[in-house]
Amino acid sequence: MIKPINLIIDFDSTFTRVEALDVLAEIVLEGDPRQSFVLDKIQDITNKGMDGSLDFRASLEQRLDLLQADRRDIEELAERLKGQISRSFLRNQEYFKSLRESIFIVSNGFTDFIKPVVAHYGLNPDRVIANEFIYDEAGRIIDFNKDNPLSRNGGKSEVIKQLDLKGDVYVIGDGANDLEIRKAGYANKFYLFTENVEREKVMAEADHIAPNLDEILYELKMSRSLSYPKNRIKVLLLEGVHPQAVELFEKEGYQVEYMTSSLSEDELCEKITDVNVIGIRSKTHITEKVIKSAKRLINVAAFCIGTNQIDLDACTRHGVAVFNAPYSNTRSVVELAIAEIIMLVRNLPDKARAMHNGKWEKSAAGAQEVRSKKLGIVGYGNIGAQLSVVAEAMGMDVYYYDLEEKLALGNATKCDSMEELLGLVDVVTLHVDGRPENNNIFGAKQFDMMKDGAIFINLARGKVVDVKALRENILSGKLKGCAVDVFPREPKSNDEPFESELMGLPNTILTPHIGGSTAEAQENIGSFVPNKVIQYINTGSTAGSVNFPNLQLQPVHHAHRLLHIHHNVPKVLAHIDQILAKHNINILSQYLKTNEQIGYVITDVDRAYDDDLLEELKQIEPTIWFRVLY
Ligand SMILES: NC(=O)C1=CN([C@@H]2O[C@H](COP(=O)(O)OP(=O)(O)OC[C@H]3O[C@@H](n4cnc5c(N)ncnc54)[C@H](O)[C@@H]3O)[C@@H](O)[C@H]2O)C=CC1
Ligand SMILES: O=C(O)CCC(=O)C(=O)O
Repeated sequence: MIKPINLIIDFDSTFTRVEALDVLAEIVLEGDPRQSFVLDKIQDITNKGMDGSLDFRASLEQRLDLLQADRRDIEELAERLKGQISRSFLRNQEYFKSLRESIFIVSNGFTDFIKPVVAHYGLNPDRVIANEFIYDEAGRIIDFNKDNPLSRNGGKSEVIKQLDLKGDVYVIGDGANDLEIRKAGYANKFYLFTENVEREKVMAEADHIAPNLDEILYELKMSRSLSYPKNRIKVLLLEGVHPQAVELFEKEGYQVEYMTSSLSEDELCEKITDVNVIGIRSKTHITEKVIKSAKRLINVAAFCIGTNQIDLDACTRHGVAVFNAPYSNTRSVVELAIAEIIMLVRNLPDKARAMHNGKWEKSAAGAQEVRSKKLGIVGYGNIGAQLSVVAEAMGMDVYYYDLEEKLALGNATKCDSMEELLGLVDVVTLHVDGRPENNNIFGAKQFDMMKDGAIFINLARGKVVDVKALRENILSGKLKGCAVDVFPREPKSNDEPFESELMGLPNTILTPHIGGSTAEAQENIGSFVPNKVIQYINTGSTAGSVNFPNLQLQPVHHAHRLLHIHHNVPKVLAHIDQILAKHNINILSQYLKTNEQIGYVITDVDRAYDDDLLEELKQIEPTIWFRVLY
């Protein structure tokens, strides 16, 4: 036989977000010049009463003396408290109504305002146990019932003892008076509820610290509005992503660990085992081994454009959705490219170095304008195309080559091959992506094809270029200069030394992969990527994912959303629907989208599901991952 469960729930700062007597003070003292002084005093007395450092009855007497309230104030208080019910209680309201006969609200507050609030929420007001005010004929509060055990210290345990409850008893509250029930031996567990306040003194002795009600229901294996409490979602952010990301994830209630460097594959395998979301930039490699070590991973968040550092195929096969920030640093890379073109055409790196060495080299030799020079862009994607427009505005003559058919912007000229472009232009700049096929696409042969005295820029990926060949072409004077921002081997953090064959070469600008490192770009990325991840976790929406079929969805209310990710084979949708029909579950809406590897089905259903249904859905043969949102 299943044992009955009794939930004993505190009212102030647990069921509601606030302390009722603080709100009463605001009502009574509205417009009174002493308001803030009296409010501070009341809050101080409340806290002392709650953490156990002041006798409870004394704290009650002192507060009521200060307040001088009447019956109308109490009615107004109840109205205001109806709008102050704790968020996670509101989220779980429907389920809690079904538990009404298992719940007692036990409070050192007053039935006069607690009962209307509890009834408004849908619980049974007869199961409220609390203090009672005594009024005079004019309706003024003159005292409280001193015979009520809840008006003194230890009152809550006395009340629970008298109830003589059958089955398990769980206490949910924020103060020492709730803990006392457990200490007196009348409860199986005390859950310290910290959604509204955190009382340090009580923390050490609580059985479980619960930042919200979902956490408690999850722990008790009871039904809840969120299949997985948000406070259990672990986010690991590497490579010093913008602090905005930490703020956004923490605001959602996730646990965030922040690191400024990247991690090696082995370090990451160890660290990632229980992580749900990993945030990286370009240096951290998410390999299949890493994905396999990550038992709970749902998202890779790339705080950058390039995703070549991520094994997208492995992520897809393991049901991990990857999001990046496709446009957020485009402009920054374009501006760096423009700056470098001008600097190199004017031979500025050498001129500046000479000045630092005390040499005054005033001469026009080797210095030119960029106006009317020919710029060759390899890779006419977001960056390449934007660079084309800005360079043309400076009077450059733009040529481009892309693997794919790309329409020319402005007066740019399309080339049919990279070779054709190389022989035509004065400046070659690479903006291809980092797919493996692009490794070493630029080497001795391609440098040979360039015009003598041309300039070379790589802001794309280090492995695209044969660095040794670049060095030889600079030293031989075939190239006038170069700018390189990306390297085949880059330090993991700013504490590691940098080494490259390009160091010390003439008219050579070396930068530490900072093409996208501007305040504007990082701030954009810092909010764009977390918002994508949060949207996916909250609604299942995959809009903008680089490896999942893209589905844009709104949250649903009064329904349950089931997410099913499976290998893309026929008949999975039919199988899902058969199982739902067998369990008499009505489908409110359903979406399916596939790509070559996977299918993604989102089903909104109108009825509470049970564990058997979930198990059957998980057992569908090609299932990669099954998740219930709410
Ligand atoms: N240095 C830095 O800090 C940054 C570097 N990047 C790099 O720049 C790359 C490009 O960025 P977006 O323009 O936003 O990407 P994108 O995907 O919009 O454009 C890449 C273009 O290159 C073309 N392409 C690929 N391989 C090619 C080849 N072998 N020959 C000719 N065309 C080829 C593609 O068809 C595509 O049009 C990123 O993938 C990333 O690796 C991006 C941002 C910052
Ligand atoms: O800023 C970064 O760490 C990486 C920039 C980059 O290469 C990209 O966005 O692809």
